[in-house]
Amino acid sequence: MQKHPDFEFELQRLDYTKHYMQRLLEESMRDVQSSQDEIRHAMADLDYLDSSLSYINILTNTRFFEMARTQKEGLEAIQQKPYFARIHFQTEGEKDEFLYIGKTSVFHQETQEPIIVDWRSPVANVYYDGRLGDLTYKVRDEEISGHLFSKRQYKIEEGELLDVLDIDLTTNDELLQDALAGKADVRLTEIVSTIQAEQNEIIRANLKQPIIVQGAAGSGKTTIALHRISYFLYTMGTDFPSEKLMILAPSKLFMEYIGDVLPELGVGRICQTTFAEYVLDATGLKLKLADPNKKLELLTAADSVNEDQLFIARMKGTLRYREIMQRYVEKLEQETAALFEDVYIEKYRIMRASRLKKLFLEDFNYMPLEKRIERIKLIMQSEVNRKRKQLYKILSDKYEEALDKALYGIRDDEKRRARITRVMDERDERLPSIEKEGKKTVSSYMKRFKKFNIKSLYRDWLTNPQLHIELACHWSESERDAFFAAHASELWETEDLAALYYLHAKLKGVADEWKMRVVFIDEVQDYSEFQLAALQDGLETDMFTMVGDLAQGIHSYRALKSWEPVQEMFPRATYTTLQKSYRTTIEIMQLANKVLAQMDEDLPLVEPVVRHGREPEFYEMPRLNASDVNEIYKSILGRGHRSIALICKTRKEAAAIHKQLEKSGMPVQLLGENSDINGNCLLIVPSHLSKGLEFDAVIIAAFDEPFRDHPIDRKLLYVAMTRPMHELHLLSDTLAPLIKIAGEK
Ligand SMILES: Nc1ncnc2c1ncn2[C@@H]1O[C@H](COP(=O)(O)OP(=O)(O)OP(=O)(O)O)[C@@H](O)[C@H]1O
Repeated sequence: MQKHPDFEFELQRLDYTKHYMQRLLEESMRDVQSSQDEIRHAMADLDYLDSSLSYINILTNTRFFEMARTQKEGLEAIQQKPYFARIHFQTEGEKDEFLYIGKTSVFHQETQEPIIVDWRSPVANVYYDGRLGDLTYKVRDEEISGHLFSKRQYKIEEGELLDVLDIDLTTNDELLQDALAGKADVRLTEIVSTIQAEQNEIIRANLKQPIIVQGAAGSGKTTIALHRISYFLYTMGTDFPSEKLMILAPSKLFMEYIGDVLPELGVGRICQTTFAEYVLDATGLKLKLADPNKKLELLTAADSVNEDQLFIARMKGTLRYREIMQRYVEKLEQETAALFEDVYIEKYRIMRASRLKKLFLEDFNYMPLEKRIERIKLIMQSEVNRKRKQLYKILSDKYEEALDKALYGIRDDEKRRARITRVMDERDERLPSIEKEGKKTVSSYMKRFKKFNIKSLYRDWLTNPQLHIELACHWSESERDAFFAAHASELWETEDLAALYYLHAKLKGVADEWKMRVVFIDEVQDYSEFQLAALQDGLETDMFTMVGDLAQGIHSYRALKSWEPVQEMFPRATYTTLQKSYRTTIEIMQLANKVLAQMDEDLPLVEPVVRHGREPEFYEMPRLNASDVNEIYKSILGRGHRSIALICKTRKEAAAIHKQLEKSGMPVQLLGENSDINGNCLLIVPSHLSKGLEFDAVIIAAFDEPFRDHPIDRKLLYVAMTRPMHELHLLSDTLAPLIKIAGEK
């Protein structure tokens, strides 16, 4: 292979960079050491010296230590691959320069020249986005013009330069091809070196605005969401501390799967959770939730779907259900307002009920009900204090006057004494009692306002016919009957969480700790409208990045069917689509596209990035045969693949097959919601749990629980078929149903 003409030059440049980084690394190691020593000494001196000086010393050195450690870790992380690309760029009116782009920036200490430019910096946008020639990029709101002469990529492994590639419009992105041909390590990887222009646009889209992404399976939605978080913190980290960012993932398994990527991208403490876990944490409710996948399995297993169950599950996710909850809150608001009466100390009115009501219903109506009560309590407290003092003064003056009058106005000694004694007795009894009563006025007045019990309020709505008629008078008799029948016994389901969170937000308010300011949602197609609206209501922000794929909406019986309602809910949102799949080979995607074409959503077919592989293989067998599976598994391993999954439609079949294969001595692991993935065996995965995951090869097995010609089953099959990067094998007793929905010959 012929070397690039600049190879020697680039070799020297890499050498220079590595040496410089080594110098910085040694310096930061010395800094780490010296600050640690300083802290240790200051701690030892704490007893003898002026302690405040020692504390300052410790604080300064701790800060210094943190900085040195961050620098050291940053440098260590990029030692093996300091940069991956270079641009030759000239900013208008300035000298042209070569900028090397990597995962973090490194500057020359004396000259401040950039040795490596961070991929998230504004100028790096030119590499991802810019064609060659004249172009502009943005730094904050300012547009910078310039000229891009060339883009170059590097293959660097373990600190060694392997290849130099110039890219222009006609050449293929070789780094991308290399990256895609790689192995799925059952983990997502960072892709900073091969981010594509359409992905870059989403990563860098206006960070203060919501964005909705409809992206095909394997188009990089999850990857992009994670990179957008990294970009967000780099660009706006000072305004938005990472604790205020939240990523909502579809399952704990999935969180484990993305867990390694965020630290690699320099993202530290960010709240990673599922919607259910977030709601339970934020509301503090102790509920045992029914497994949502049970319902999915019920719906996919039964021949005829239970329409009542469907109606209820669907209804609970709609904005109409939110209206009902809103009416409920309004009713509670009115009931609370009716509790206000005039406030008295003794017979004196301190505050009028009408004023308190106005505060509650109008002035503070932007607040949750309990918060309004707290505010009113504060106002009442200061008003009562003020009026109590006034009253005390008026009454003491009155008694003084009465005493004066008695002293000087009554001639008769006997009468005068008697009068004075009476006035004094009355005064001595009344004034302290006013003090005493005044001090208790607020707390005893406030006793009428009880804290809301969200769980029992919601349970009341689920079971109380009177309340039901009041809040949802438009329901038909049969709908109402089905609703009560479904809630006869206490059962908490995922579908109830939006309502519970909404009630909590409106009645109690979301505590600061859980009031996230920026939200990233993966697999957003599985959210209902009410879930999104409730989050928006509770968090009082619309800074949401929402990525999903309607074709994978396996919960669409209760979740989104189109993006229009989300666009209406987030009017400031940008909507964008990703059609290219980076995961799957052309051969696999062509087959998956046939399933996609049969869906009701009318989604465009997915375009695989040009990468060929083996044709998907069909195997007909009367029942699952462990030795056949073993043979297929071994042949896949023989072709150099490591992460291999066997996907079944349901958990039940997955468990049965797992048992059978385990008995035959095969290395297998059954994946559950909370499993840690073991990369060294055949993973057995129910289709709904495979969503979002990726493997080198996938075997789909459908025996006892075949995929039916039904919208949910098509989606489950599509999800399973789009998990592999390289190979797909389909096993079934009669291939007819599989072939029918896969649209094969
Ligand atoms: N620009 C890119 N360069 C290299 N690899 C990429 C790029 N974009 C995506 N990929 C790879 O494609 C695969 C699919 O990405 P990802 O899982 O983020 O897609 P997704 O849209 O979330 O998929 P799904 O909807 O099927 O879960 C991953 O292996 C990812 O690393």
